[in-house]
Amino acid sequence: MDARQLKIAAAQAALEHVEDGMRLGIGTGSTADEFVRLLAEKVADGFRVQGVPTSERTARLCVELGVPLFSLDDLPELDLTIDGADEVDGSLGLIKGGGGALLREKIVAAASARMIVIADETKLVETLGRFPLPIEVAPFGMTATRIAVERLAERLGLSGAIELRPERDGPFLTDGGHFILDASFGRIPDAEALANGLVAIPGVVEHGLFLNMASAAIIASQSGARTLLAKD
Ligand SMILES: O=C(CO)[C@H](O)[C@H](O)COP(=O)(O)O
Repeated sequence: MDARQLKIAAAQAALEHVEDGMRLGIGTGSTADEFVRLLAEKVADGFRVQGVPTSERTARLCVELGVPLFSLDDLPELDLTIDGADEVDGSLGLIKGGGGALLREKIVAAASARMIVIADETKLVETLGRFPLPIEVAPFGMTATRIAVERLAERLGLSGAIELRPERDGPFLTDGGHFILDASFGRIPDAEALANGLVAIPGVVEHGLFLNMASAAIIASQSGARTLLAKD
C-alpha cells in the first residue's frame, strides 16, 4: 500500500463507527479528505449524516461531494468526530494543526461524545514533539507572544526554533484570521505542563496538543488497520 492507500484504509475502518443519523464532526487534512470521500459515497446511497466541518477546506470538499453540513451552533453536541493527526503517542496524546485547523478541530472534538483519530503508522511516536507544535496566536502583539512562549519553553527545559508559519505572500492565516507559530521542540516530555502553560499566555489562541481528547486511534500499516483505545 502506498501512503494514500494507508490513509484510505484508516478512513475506511473509521467509517464503520459512523451510524445512520449521526451528528458528525469532520476533520481536516489529507486523511480526513479520504474519509469525506468515502462518507460521500455512503451518503449518495442514502446514508443520513449531519456533518460539522472543522475548516473551510473540509466544508468545500463536503459541499462538492454532497455531504450535508451544519454549523456547530446548529448542532452544538456531536456524537462522533473523525479527524487526522500529525502525531499520536501511546496514550493517544496528539499533535494536530499541521493543516492549520487546530482551533476549530479542538472546539469540534470537545463538543463530541467521542473522537476517533485516523492516521498511518508514520504518525505514531513514543513521545510527542518530533512534529513542530503548531501554536495559534493573535496577530496583535505576536512578537510579545512569541517571547512569552520562548520563556515558557525555557522554564520547561524545552528548546528549538519557534517560527511564524509562512504562506505565499506573508504569514499563514487560519480560518479564524490568526497566525501560527511552529515550535520545533523535538521532544516534549511533559505535554500537560506545556499545554497548561500555553493556554495561560494571553496572545495564544490555541495550541496543537490534544491531550485526553481522542477515545480511539485507527492506525493503518501494511498489515492492516488496528485500533488503539484510550485507557480509562
Ligand atoms: O491537524 C490537522 C489539520 O489541522 C490534520 O489532521 C493533520 O495535519 C494531519 O493531516 P494529514 O492527514 O494530511 O497528514
